[in-house]
Amino acid sequence: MTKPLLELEDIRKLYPVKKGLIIQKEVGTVRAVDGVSFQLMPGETLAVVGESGCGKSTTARLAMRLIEPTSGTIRYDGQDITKATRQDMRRLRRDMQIIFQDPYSSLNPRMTVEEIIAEPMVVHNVGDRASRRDRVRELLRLVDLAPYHADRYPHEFSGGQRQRIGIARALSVSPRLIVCDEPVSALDVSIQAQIVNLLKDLQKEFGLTYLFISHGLAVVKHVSDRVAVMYLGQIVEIADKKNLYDNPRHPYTQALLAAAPEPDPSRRTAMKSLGGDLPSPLNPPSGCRFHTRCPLAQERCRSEVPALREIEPGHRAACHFAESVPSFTRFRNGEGIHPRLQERLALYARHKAALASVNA
Ligand SMILES: Nc1ncnc2c1ncn2[C@@H]1O[C@H](COP(=O)(O)OP(=O)(O)OP(=O)(O)O)[C@@H](O)[C@H]1O
Repeated sequence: MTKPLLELEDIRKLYPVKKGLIIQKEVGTVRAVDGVSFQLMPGETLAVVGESGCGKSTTARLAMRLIEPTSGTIRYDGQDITKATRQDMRRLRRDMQIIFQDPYSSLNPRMTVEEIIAEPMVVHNVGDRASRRDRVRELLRLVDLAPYHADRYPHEFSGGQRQRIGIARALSVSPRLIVCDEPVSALDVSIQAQIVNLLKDLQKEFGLTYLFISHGLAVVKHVSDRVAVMYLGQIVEIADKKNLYDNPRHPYTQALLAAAPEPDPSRRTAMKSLGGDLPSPLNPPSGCRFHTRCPLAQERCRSEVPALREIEPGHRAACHFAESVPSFTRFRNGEGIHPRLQERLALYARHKAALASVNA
């Protein structure tokens, strides 16, 4: 059996919040990432999706150990890298590269494109000056830019072209894993598809593995093999692409899907996107963290934390009612529940009452 290239096990990243001018006192903890686990297989694309502040970028940085986890284990190619030394990590980082969201701020304006793309090779001591020069031109061709672009500066390029330069830089040291941190969010919609297609072509050609961070499900539909949906620092649903889009089991995933623009008008739902603000990770709600915004929430959801459990092979969801949420259920303007779900909830309530009397 193939082993995962990257594995996160119960990873947490907590930030203490301090107050006070002279004597600082800890007044709380931001639970940026709170018990995240997943495996990423070689050649696979796992998308991590969620609203702003849900912990996607922190997860991406933890995966590469650009920041230290508070607890949990990170394995790369079977090796526990949670406590790897700086030197070990330096060596490993040649294998794992990152593409950033903002192609404007992630390229040094004082460097030529050649210097930018060659930088990881210089850092990791790959080749000599002449071979790096050739490699930069080869990489430019790979990302559909012209070799003469090597002597230019980032400001001479459009957003899409700059992102191509960022991709060439990531590819320069032949990594196996690339963390794509919202690589198309800052680009025009017309350009987004080109960059996504380029990433897919490169993956096919070089057998790359992607951890693809995005705030919307529409973007990752064509690039991902599996999708993990995050809410307030936790994964609430994870499944292969087909299951997640056709048969979402978590009300939050359904809400995200409904919020995503659907090009086919016959498939558009009447469901409105989620109301209410995202609660703070400083003081997350009790029980199911989503209960404050979930139109399906019941009493149990306020107190009992739902486990991320397997609903069907390879499909896990953290909702007490994941099995009974009909796949076509859509919240209608935030009111009312689908009649079938209502029936099942009533059944569950009867069972619960019966159980309570048996155990009384
Ligand atoms: N260094 C830090 N100190 C304190 N809190 C932090 C720090 N970094 C992130 N956070 C908090 O952790 C939470 C998750 O942040 P993160 O950037 O991972 O979210 P995100 O889903 O990537 O959001 P975005 O799409 O806006 O980048 C947020 O509430 C954020 O304010």
